[in-house]
Amino acid sequence: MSTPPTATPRPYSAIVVDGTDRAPARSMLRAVGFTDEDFRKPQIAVASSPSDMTPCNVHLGDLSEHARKGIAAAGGKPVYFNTITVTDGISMGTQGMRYSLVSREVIADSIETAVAAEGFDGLIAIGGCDKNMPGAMMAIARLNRPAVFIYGGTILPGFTPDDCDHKRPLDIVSVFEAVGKHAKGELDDAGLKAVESSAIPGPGSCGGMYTANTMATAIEALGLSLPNSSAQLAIGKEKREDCERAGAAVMHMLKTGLRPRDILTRHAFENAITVCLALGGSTNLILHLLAIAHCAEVPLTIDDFKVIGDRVPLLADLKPFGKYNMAHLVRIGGIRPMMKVLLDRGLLHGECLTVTGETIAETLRDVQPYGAYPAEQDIIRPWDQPIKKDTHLRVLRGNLAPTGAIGKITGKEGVYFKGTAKVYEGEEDALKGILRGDVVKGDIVVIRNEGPVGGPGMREMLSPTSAVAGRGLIKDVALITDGRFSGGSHGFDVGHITPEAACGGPIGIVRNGDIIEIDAVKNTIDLRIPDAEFAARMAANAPRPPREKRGVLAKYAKLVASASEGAVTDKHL
Ligand SMILES: CC(C)(O)[C@@H](O)C(=O)O
Ligand SMILES: [Mg+2]
Repeated sequence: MSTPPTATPRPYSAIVVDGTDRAPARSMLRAVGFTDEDFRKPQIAVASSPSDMTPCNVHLGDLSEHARKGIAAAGGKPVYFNTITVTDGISMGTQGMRYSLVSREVIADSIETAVAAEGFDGLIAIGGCDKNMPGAMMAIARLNRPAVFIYGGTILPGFTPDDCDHKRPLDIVSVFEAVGKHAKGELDDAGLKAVESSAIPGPGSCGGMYTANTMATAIEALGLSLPNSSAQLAIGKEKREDCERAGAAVMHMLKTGLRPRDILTRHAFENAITVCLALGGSTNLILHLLAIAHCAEVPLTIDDFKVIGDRVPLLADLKPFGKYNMAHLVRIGGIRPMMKVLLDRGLLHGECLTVTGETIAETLRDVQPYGAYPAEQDIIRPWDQPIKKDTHLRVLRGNLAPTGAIGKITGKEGVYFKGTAKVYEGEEDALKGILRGDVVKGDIVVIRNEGPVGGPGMREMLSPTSAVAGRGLIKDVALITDGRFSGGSHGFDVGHITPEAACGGPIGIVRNGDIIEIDAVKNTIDLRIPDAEFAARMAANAPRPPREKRGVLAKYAKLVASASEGAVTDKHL
């Protein structure tokens, strides 16, 4: 059988299904439901990650059905496959969390593999939990076939039964912090159980401006998801409509020749950084955007975040450091009016394209800036009353981090900290120490051997930062690490310290009682010991032998680039 040409190009699937010699491939596909007519349609993959494992992904099977419907309605042939997810909210604080950042690579590799192997002409990727999103975006950037990303949507806040007026919205971070309060004796067993049982009321990604909501926002600002799709609830008809509309967008890209790398330009990355910084996004933004840019072959460095951060005020009063959840922002109108403010102020590149084929400025043409929000709202601050006049994500350097570190410093706990090192060789030890009461006012908790190579896997230090908060020390203690932070961490926190301890970085020479100075205005982080002492300790500071010899963690430790390079695994091949 030979298939007649159709109006919509089929650049990849035609190679797989056209011509007499491709009968075996067609035969296989007939068995999964293809008809003669389907062979004349472009094949669009739906790559999703539904799972019973976590509320972030539990509803993605349902959403993918709507995405498939949208593709079919637009004249494409949807083909569904799944990839994995792992969830930080569950793995956090365990050895399992070492696989978290690794899963980003597994997801990217698996989507790239399935799409390229099967000859799909385009794809829709659906993600819910933190690493699903950058993982999918890395695959989209590598493949450069027409693609739209769909975010699974944010969770609703939870409330304990005694909070009848809904005054204390809870989410997963509330539970982490409740553990610290429990250790301090401020919350009894029943209180902890009430928080644990109420905080997560159903499907959706962790509710604050944590990593999932940060990355969803970044992807919309990059132009790779549909306008107004990131500030959306997981449950609700808007999310289902978003899924159905994605099919038309991907088919339109196919017809017009618009490709992800036409959208993922240097200016698009600057837009994503700008929007996420104004909203108070997670430190993981830096790691993940560096990785996506690497896959799109766009030059981007940590220093670009500093340059942009100097001109972008922190406007949103969102958790973890603020009052509100993403669901509250959804209710007042989402991120689009704030994007319009940024555009009007000259902080967004309006000419950047989106998957709709329209530019960012065109998609915002009917959006009113502040006026679109209800007058009484206090989630998005007025331009002249920001929470901080420049970014909370600080790119720091100094003798402790010669190739960079990332601070998450909103100013609520000050912008300068000089303190005494209390050193822990890993997260578990640090958590025990903090919960035991070993850490006191004026301490800088140093958690090392948690970098991409050392962990391996660069775990998120949410349990220790939440324990500091829960014990009421958030203004009195700083925490630094060669690991990373959850989007839920807040306080005076510096992570991504590079080079990491496992690679012989100076964080490895810090001793209990040393003085460390962090200046988030000058963007410095330094160990205050005499130069000769510093040099002597460095001379004896050898890289650590690998912790794992087999399996994915061993492979990862061998390949992974530093956190300052996005911790990608194909940079130094
Ligand atoms: C568990 C969380 C809050 O989702 C975290 O992993 C994050 O990075 O935001
Ligand atoms: Mg996370």
